[in-house]
Parts: sequence; structure tokens; C-alpha cells
Amino acid sequence: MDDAVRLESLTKTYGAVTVLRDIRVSFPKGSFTAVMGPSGSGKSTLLQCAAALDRPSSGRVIIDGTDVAGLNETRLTEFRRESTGFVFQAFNLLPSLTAEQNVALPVRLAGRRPDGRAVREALARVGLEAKARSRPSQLSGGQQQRVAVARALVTRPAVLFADEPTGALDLATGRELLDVLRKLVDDGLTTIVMVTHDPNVASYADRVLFLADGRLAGELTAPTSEAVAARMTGATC
Ligand SMILES: Nc1ncnc2c1ncn2[C@@H]1O[C@H](COP(=O)(O)OP(=O)(O)OP(=O)(O)O)[C@@H](O)[C@H]1O
Repeated sequence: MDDAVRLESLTKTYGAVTVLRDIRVSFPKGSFTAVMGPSGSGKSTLLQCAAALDRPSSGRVIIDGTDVAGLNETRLTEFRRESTGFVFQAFNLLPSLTAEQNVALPVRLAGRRPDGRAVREALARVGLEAKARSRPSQLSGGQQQRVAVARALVTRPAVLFADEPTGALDLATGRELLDVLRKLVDDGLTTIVMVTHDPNVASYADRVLFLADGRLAGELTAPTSEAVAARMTGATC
């Protein structure tokens, strides 16, 4: 099984509105993919379905070899906790907990005792081992988002989903976060699927998928920001 995630003929409708149409795509293990497209093209919906946070109307979502449709709600929650990580634009840290307590939270929620070494390792991966005892209010926005990445990583998920992870950060801080994400993939730690509007952000990925009106409208491999920008303003997107 070489795919971290595979979407097979995925369709999503809300009432009479079709938001995703027959999406067929694989995210190989160890790859970094950016998903782009105009506002309303279905990027976030695709990410939510691929992460098993939302159920497709038809088609299959296979994460790390498991068809998630076969899991009941309890197993699905456990599976998501173990096999996926999610980073949003908002950092969503608990303000009363330290960085290391925030990172340990998914393990606690799974009913296990957090392994201090795994927590410190996750913080070291994002360059924040020295801030383990700091609370979110004592950290910059970029540092808070790196804690959120460490929290998403602590269970060693097969895939990390990110929805506009640099959306709330300034340019330099956003680049630091993207360097961290790029290195996680280069070091073979996880697979990343990231939604973004920004060609510069997309250029950190190995591949860019373009969505238009709920359909896959093409892809670019080894993307440069110029090539992505040209594609975004071109006829197909
Ligand atoms: N819960 C819902 N109920 C009804 N329609 C929805 C729902 N969620 C999303 N949609 C619709 O699905 C379409 C795709 O939304 P989605 O958020 O996936 O797009 P997006 O490409 O991520 O957009 P943006 O870049 O603006 O975030 C939109 O037309 C949206 O209005």
C-alpha cells in the first residue's frame, strides 16, 4: 500500500448542489500536495472528505489502506486520531495549557498516557523544544502554529492535512512554517495535503492539484510559484 490517501470517484452534494464531482486522485506516501482553485471550487470540502471529517455522497476514501466507509462513528474517531493530523488557519490551541500539554492532548483524548519523549520529539521537529513550558499567549503566531503542527504529528499520522496553514501568518513567518512542513516530508515523517490560495505557498509542494467547479482540472509537478500563478490566471482555472 503506497498511497497515504486515495479518493475513488468521490462526489459530494449538499441538497441539489454538487460540490465535488467524480474526484479520482492518489496521495502517495511521503508526498506533499497543494490543492488550489477559485473560491467555492470545493477545496475545503475535498480536504474534509479526504480527512474523513465529512462523509462523501458517493465514492470511496481510503486512508492508509483503510476504507473509512467501513468504520462506525466510534472507530472512525479513533482511526482519525491515530492516522490523520489536521492543521487549520486558526491555531486552535487551548490557552490554559502549555505547549507540551497542547501537543499531548490528542494522546490524552485517546485515553492514553502521553509519552513525554514523543511530545518533546514532536516539539523538536518544529524547532520549539525550548518553548515546551510556554503558554500560547507567550508565543508568537508562527510559534503557535508550529505547536499546532507538533500536536498534529504526535500520533505519527500517515497523513497531515492543512487548510490554509499560513493564512494567519506574515510572509516571513509563513515561510518558516512551510520550511518545517517541507522538512517533515523530506525526512519521511508524513504525507501532507494542503489547501492554499497562494502560489508561493503551493510552490513548497511536490505537486499542485487544481480544482474548478468541483472537478479536478489538472495538476503541476515540481511547481514554481510563477508556473502556479500562470496556471491560476490561465483559461483552465
Ligand atoms: N455545509 C454546506 N452546505 C451547503 N453548501 C456548502 C456547505 N459547505 C460548502 N458548501 C458549498 O460548497 C462549495 C464549495 O465550498 P468549499 O468551502 O469547499 O470551497 P473552497 O474552494 O474551499 O472555497 P474558499 O476558497 O472560499 O474557502 C461552495 O459553493 C459552498 O457554498
